[in-house]
Amino acid sequence: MRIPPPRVLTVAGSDSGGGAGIQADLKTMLALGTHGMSVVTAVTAQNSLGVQGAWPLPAEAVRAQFRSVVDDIGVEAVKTGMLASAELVETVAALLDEVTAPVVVDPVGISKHGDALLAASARDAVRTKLLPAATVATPNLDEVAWLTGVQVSSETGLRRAAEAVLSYGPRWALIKGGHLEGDAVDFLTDGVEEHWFRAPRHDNRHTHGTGCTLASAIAAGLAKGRSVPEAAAEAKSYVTGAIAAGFALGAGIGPVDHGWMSAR
Ligand SMILES: Nc1ncnc2c1ncn2[C@@H]1O[C@H](COP(=O)(O)OP(=O)(O)OP(=O)(O)O)[C@@H](O)[C@H]1O
Ligand SMILES: Cc1ncc(COP(=O)(O)O)c(N)n1
Repeated sequence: MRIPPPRVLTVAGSDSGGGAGIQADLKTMLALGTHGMSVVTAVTAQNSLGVQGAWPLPAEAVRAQFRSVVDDIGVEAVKTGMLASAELVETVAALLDEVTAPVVVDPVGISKHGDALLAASARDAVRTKLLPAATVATPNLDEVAWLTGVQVSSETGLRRAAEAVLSYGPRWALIKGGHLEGDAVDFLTDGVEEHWFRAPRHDNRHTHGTGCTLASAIAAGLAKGRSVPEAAAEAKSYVTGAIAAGFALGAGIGPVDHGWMSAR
């Protein structure tokens, strides 16, 4: 009988268009040789043009999904994405306390199109409950500014951003410089070690789902037993390939290609 693949759980919102959220997470987990599982926190009506609607689930439904997975199947790593409200941030943070698996927190705030995916009132809960539960937090620069007040407009500011994020308690901070100009540079630190991940910027507008994909790829690596820097390096290679292969779907921003490593 086949040895089961490592088990990875995403706690995130559903993207009906299939490019970001739960759908991106599960595709990434499959592509990287793991078994993906999901706790849906919110349902979004979403496509290449934006988010047309979002419906958070009751906290009870989130707790029930989490316990169904953890009590029977078990998890080797968890990733969190869109959590929608302060109540769900607090609910998920409390659930994370029940498991010992490493946790990748992608503090999703707004979509590429500027649609709010997290209530402004959730900031304190993210700072004081969710970030302390993270093995790795993966904010982009807008999320860094929202969470810490630190504004970064060039590569040299990434270290300052990471220090500010680490002050809220995650073990590692991976600051994504994807929104800067020039190479796509990310900076990872635990306050002692420093790792820079640099990739050529692909001039491809079809980048829907980049952040979800990177965070899920890190979680897949951690589930396979990699260290945080190893998992982040592999995740960076995977997301870079997926962005290079991103394709047009719909009239707006198409998805990255999660299947870029397999022959079609
Ligand atoms: N055009 C690009 N070419 C290459 N890499 C990119 C590009 N844009 C972003 N990246 C990389 O993609 C990853 C995700 O970064 P990004 O800053 O896009 O995250 P995000 O803003 O959270 O994503 P999203 O916009 O999906 O929420 C990072 O590793 C970043 O460096
Ligand atoms: C459910 C959900 N989760 C996360 C994102 C962020 O992804 P992006 O910024 O690429 O739109 C999204 N659009 N939808």
